[in-house]
Amino acid sequence: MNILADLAQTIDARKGANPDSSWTAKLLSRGPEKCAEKFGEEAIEAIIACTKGDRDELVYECADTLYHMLVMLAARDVPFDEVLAELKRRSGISGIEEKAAR
Ligand SMILES: N=c1c2ncn([C@@H]3O[C@H](COP(=O)(O)OP(=O)(O)OP(=O)(O)O)[C@@H](O)[C@H]3O)c2ncn1[C@@H]1O[C@H](COP(=O)(O)O)[C@@H](O)[C@H]1O
Repeated sequence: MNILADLAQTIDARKGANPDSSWTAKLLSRGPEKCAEKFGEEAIEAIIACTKGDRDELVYECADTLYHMLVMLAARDVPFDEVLAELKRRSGISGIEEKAAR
């Protein structure tokens, strides 16, 4: 999990950096909608890899998807810690139980 938290920090530090030298800064400069679009594209590529049963491609595309998810969160100034806190809140609550309680 540390690698994701470290990556989120790196991405935050790229806010306002030069888009010519940072892919993250380039994405962020294009706005949250573009960041969301890129996240969606990468997620679809992961879905395709899973459907094809291409294990190596699935790993690669999931890494791309996680990176672009963090960029999307940064684009809306949502700290990654908030996502982790939400996951923590859910831990120990069965998805089946949660759905039944709705
Ligand atoms: N994890 C990543 C990471 N994963 C993917 N990418 C980039 O995301 C881009 C994905 O682009 P696409 O596949 O969409 O290719 P494209 O050429 O844009 O394609 P089109 O959609 O434009 O046709 C590539 O340029 C990848 O290099 C990443 N860029 C950066 N990181 C991390 O972010 C850190 C900071 O990077 P910079 O902001 O570039 O300094 C790096 O040290 C890495 O740890």
